[in-house]
Amino acid sequence: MGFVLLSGPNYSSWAGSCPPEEIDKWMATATGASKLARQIGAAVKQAASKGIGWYGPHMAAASRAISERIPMVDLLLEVRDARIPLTSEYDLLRNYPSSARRVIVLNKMDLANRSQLKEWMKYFEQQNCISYGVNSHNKDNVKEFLNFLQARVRDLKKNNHSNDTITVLLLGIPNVGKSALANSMHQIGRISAAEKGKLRHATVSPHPGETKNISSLKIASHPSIYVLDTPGILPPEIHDVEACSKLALTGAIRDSLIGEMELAQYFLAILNLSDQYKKWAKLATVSSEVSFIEHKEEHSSSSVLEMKQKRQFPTDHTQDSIVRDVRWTLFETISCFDGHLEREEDLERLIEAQFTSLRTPLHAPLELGQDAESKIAAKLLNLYRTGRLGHYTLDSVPTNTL
Ligand SMILES: Nc1nc2c(ncn2[C@@H]2O[C@H](COP(=O)(O)OP(=O)(O)OP(=O)(O)O)[C@@H](O)[C@H]2O)c(=O)[nH]1
Repeated sequence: MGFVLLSGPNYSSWAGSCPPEEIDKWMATATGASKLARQIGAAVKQAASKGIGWYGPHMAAASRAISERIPMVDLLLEVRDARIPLTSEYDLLRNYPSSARRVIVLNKMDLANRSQLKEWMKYFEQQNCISYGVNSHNKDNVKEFLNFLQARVRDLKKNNHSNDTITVLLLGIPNVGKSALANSMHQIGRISAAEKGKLRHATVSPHPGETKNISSLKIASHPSIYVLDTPGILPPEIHDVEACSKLALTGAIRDSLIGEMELAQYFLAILNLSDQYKKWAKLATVSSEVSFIEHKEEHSSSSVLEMKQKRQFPTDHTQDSIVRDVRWTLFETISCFDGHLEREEDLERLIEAQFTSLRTPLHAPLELGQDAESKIAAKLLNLYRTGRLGHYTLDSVPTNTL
């Protein structure tokens, strides 16, 4: 199976946006943390007014090409971001009935809150949808997912003996990890060394919208299973402004459309209103132990260095001193804060104080001026997106269904 080329992108005429009237409506009613999300909405509005958005000719062409293939393939894998299981719903399948042909893959589960993920999977089960949580970067996890997929294929073949080759369509909004999952399945799947030797791979990138073509990768033999990786698609307009903010924070919409500063502030609002920071209280003891060791180090360097290494957490990102210091700074700023976080002005005040306190651990000195804030914002976003500042699920499970 070959590569199908879609028409090339034309970013200068991108137009996807949150409709301005929706943003205005939402800005009038939003409360608390959503003030930050409102600012993001305003940024999207501004970008849209300049004709810059996420939807362009390449998404429109891809959307048509994918719609044509949906009825032709054996299995549909709708890849969603496990941090936003609802917001990352794929528009082309919105009204698609629950069926044995469709699986909702909650990818990036390593970045989501574990118990919330379980709740979401329970929710999907209640909706008669098949769902599966996966981390595309984890070999064992992908192996288990391949086994699950092969079991589904066997089920499907019970009713259809004619087709020896199975095609699986990977669908999803931008940046949810479709290409990463396709590559991992191709590398781990049981196919011959010669087939792997061709080392065809899909383009993986931290930036949304990098996959421009539909490409095919073999992931299993007997029967042969091919996955078709597709470009990420978002609808031309998103009416829910909060959804725009979540999509931007998780990376489905380009940062440049919103601004890293606004996104980092939004992340801090989420962190400040969660209980995550309480888990970092134990860093107080680690900090004092490390400074005690550092003090002693001057006297007997080698043995103390060994001790210091032993004391570091073996499986935790606290091994990284910058991450540890950032966590500790965030813990201190939140736990010492005397305001009411449900009040917008107080939350803003805390975030401002946090940006100031983070200058030291993130090496962004005052002399850098405005650049210091940008540096802090970029680093904070990177730490959040790599799971080093906690695991958050931004969508809540609809309560009346559980
Ligand atoms: N932590 C984590 N990161 C992942 C996972 N899967 C993918 N990523 C990262 O997410 C980013 C986007 O992955 P891609 O595979 O390019 O996403 P895509 O859905 O193909 O993106 P488009 O080309 O926009 O459609 C990359 O930086 C990947 O390394 C995962 O399970 N966990």
